[in-house]
Amino acid sequence: MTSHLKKVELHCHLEGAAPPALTEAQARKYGIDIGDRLRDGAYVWHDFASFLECYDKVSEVYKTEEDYALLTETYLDELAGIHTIYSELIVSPDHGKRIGLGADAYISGVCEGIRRAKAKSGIEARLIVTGERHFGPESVIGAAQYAAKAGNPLITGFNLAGEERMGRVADYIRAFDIARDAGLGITIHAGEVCGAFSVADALDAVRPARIGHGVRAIEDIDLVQRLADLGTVLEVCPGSNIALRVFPDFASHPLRRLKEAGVRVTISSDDPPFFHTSLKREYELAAEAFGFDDAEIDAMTRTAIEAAFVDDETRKALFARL
Ligand SMILES: Nc1ncnc2[nH]cnc12
Ligand SMILES: [Zn+2]
Repeated sequence: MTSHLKKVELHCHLEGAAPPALTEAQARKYGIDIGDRLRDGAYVWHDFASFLECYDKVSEVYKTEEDYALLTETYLDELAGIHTIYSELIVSPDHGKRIGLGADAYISGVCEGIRRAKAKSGIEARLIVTGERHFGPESVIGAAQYAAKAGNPLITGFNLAGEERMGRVADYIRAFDIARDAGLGITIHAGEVCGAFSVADALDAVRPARIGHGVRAIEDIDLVQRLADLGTVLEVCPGSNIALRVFPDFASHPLRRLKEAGVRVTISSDDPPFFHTSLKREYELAAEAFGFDDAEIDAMTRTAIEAAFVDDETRKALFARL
C-alpha cells in the first residue's frame, strides 16, 4: 500500500493526462469525430507512432484557454487527491499555435488551472515547455525561444519529446543553448524507443540534469556507470514502458537494477490514461512489482524534489511537506 505516501511527479504530458471522459465531452462539444482514437472509454493506438498520432488527435479537442484551464485543474486535483505535493507538466505552446489558440492563451489557460488547483489543495506545479522532434528542429528552436522569452515564473524547464527515431540530439543543440541561457532546467526524452546510444547522445551533446525515461541505458553497463557518476536523474515511467512494449513485463524492467547501480531514479506516469496507468498505480507498482519498501519509495520522491526545476525556497518548502 502506497496510498499514504506523499508523491511527486516530474514527467507527465498535459494532453497525455486527459481523462477519456473529458476528451469525449470535449469532442461532443466541438462536433469532432474522435471515434477512431477513443473507443469504449479507452484511447486507441497500437505502437509508438500511432500513440503519437492518437495523442495529437486527442489534443485537438482542447481548443480554448478555458479548456486548458479545466484539463490542468482536473489532472492536478486528481494528483492532490493521492497526496501529491508537486507536479511538473510537460506542455506544448506550439500546439496552442497549431490549433489557432496561440501560445500565450494556451499557457495562460494552463496557469489558470494551476492557480485553481493550488487554491484548493496547495499542490505546487511547474511547466516544462517541450519541443517535438517530429515537427522538426526549427519548431523545437521556436519552442525554446518561446520558453526563454515568456518571462513566466511557472515555466522552469525545457524538454525534447516526440518521435525519438527522428534525428539525433545534436540536431537540436541550438534549442538547448537557448533554453539553458534563459536559466531553464533541461530534460530530454531518450532511451525509451531508441537504445542506449540515444542516452549517450543526450549526455554527449547536452548533458541534461535529467533524462525522460533513459531506461534503455541498461543495455550498456558503462553508460549506466556514467549516469551514476554524473548524477543524472532518470524520470522513469514503468507503466508507459510496458504499455509501449519497451520491456515485455515488469520482471524485466530495469528500474531496480538502475537504482542498485547508483543511478538517481524517480517515478512518473508519462501519459497515464493512454497507458492504462496513473501516478497512484506507478507508486503501487514500485512496491508491488519492484518490491521497494516505503523508505526506498520515499527516497525516490526525495530525489524528485532534489531534481525539481524550482527555486531553492520552493524546494525547501516541498521537503518540509514530505
Ligand atoms: N512517452 C512519450 N515519448 C515521447 N514523446 C511523447 N509525447 C507524449 N508522450 C511521449
Ligand atoms: Zn514522456
